[in-house]
Amino acid sequence: MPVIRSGRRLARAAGLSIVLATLPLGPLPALAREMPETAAGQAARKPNVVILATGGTIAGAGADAANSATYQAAKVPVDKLIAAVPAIGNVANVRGEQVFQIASESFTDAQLVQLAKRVSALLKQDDVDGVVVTHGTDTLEETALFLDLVVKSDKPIVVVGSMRPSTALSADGALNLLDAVTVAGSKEAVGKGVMVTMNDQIQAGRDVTKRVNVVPSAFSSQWGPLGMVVEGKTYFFRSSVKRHGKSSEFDIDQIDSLPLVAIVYGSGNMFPGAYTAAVEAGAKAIVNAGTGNGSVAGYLVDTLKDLRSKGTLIVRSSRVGDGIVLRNAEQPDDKYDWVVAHDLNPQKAKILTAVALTKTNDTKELQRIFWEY
Ligand SMILES: NC(=O)C[C@H](N)C(=O)O
Repeated sequence: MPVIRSGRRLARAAGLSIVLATLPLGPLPALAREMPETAAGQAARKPNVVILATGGTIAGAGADAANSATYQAAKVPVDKLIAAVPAIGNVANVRGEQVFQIASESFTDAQLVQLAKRVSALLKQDDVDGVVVTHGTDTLEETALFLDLVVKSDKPIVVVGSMRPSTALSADGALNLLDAVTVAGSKEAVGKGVMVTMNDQIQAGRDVTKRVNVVPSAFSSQWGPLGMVVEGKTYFFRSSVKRHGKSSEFDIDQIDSLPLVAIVYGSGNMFPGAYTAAVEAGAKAIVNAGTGNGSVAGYLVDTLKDLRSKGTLIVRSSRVGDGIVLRNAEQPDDKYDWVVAHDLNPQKAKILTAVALTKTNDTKELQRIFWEY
């Protein structure tokens, strides 16, 4: 509309009141947008992002700036986290809720369910555009996958943590949090599934895993990041083809608890009691974090076959972490009625198994779920 454009130039050059008098009625609303914006107008234009804080190192505090590994996690409340990063106010209207204040290694399934229900409820609100979950990094990858599977929304969900407490030299939490809010409020992030912003990168919550225990570049994925956040702008280069969010068949509104799933870590010189004790403790499924291709020691095969025949689900994953575990490679899964975890590492396979078991314990269905999610 050329009239509007010339009107804008005139408005800037000559002052709004003169231009108003010389233009026809049509362009008035466009000119109104050129007037200096009020604070309320600016706030209305920015996305609304809710930050759900759960603790972790991002809320940690150490005694000294040299303490990057010795500190106490889960100390700083959410309002202080937000106040420490004033730039957040430039990208979104944020408000915080303290859901838990724990280190992420202490997360239980009950807390996972509670958190996901809160995320789901918030994203149903018209006045919420995205949610950020601040989280410890140790089990961040499990929570990210869980939310990816069970929150039926396309609005952005970003899980974020830090490797260093805010009191440490080169603390990484402030930028990670700013990036998380930026992604949660960005239109490009809609429909991309749960994301994780660490170390300037945007990772898929499904794929990302913590690979190093002490540096800000701790998180990566064998399939690569989705993109980056640079100077407050999101750049996406790929997206996951796996089912998540709205296209998921799982819905946290229908899930109130998760069945117990155990992981048994593979090595040389194993013993059957590691598996049978898990079942005695109530495990409905065992993820075998097997060696190599998810292999099982010959002297353990009868134990696992026996547990399967009595109803325990056996899922073969690999302690290697990367790669994919194929059906009937290493072990005859069809014959033993076992399931393979595809590309999911043991801790992620545990989450998908627990979620899948809320709907079915049919092994064909479970295997389909492992291919699709
Ligand atoms: N960097 C961290 O957040 C580690 C901490 N143990 C946690 O997961 O809560």
